[in-house]
Amino acid sequence: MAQRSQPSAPAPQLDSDKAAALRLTPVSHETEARLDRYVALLLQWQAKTNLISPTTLPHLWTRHISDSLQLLRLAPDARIWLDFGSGGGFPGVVLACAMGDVGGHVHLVERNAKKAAFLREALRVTQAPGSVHLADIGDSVDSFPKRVDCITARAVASLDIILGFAAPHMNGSTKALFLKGQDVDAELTEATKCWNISPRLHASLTGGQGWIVELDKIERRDPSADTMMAHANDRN
Ligand SMILES: C[S@@+](CC[C@H](N)C(=O)[O-])C[C@H]1O[C@@H](n2cnc3c(N)ncnc32)[C@H](O)[C@@H]1O
Repeated sequence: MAQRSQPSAPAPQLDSDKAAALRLTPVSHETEARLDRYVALLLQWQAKTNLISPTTLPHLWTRHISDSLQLLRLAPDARIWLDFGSGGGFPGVVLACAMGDVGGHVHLVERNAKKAAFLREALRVTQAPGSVHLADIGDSVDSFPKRVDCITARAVASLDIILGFAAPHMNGSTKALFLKGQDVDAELTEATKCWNISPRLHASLTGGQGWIVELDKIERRDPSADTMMAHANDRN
């Protein structure tokens, strides 16, 4: 028998999930209105394009929107944001909805043309301040903003790879906030083989096994320094 796709999440459950999300990560009425328009569009597109895992739909507000909004409290003064691999808009479009209150701007980088089209439509219907770059994160550095206050990425690549993407955009005051899952310790161990970083880890407000990795500096390790250290240890 042919498989049939199920209709999207029932509205009553989304209502209670929205209330829980806004208790966790409160926003202004204006931002809430932008988020409502974004959610309506996402549910419409989700029927034909897989923007988020269908199993997470009943918890869209807590699982995805609060997860994105919680970054604001870690970078309250950030106005220019750069979000790598925005996909269906997390955290980038959600942050753009919030930036509408304070005159900020979010740059969304996405290499999948269909998702980039969705992101453009999301910015249009919400009137949230942002730009979509249909690009590979690693290839299109020139089209990105010259000054970035905060770099974000969620579920895009392992930490060592994300650090390589972010490093060229870090200046003295840029912050990086990467949303990670339960493997964060293993990813940090792997990443510190190639990068000098001093991460601060924040447990996700949305519970589960999520973590936010906060970084103020990302520097590639000097492999020759490691070799010199190894030789020094050999001599001791
Ligand atoms: C698993 S999805 C996550 C999307 C979103 N950040 C979220 O948390 O829901 C990863 C997204 O990153 C995009 N992506 C992965 N590598 C990329 C790259 N090198 N350049 C641009 N986009 C990339 C993919 O096309 C995909 O849309």
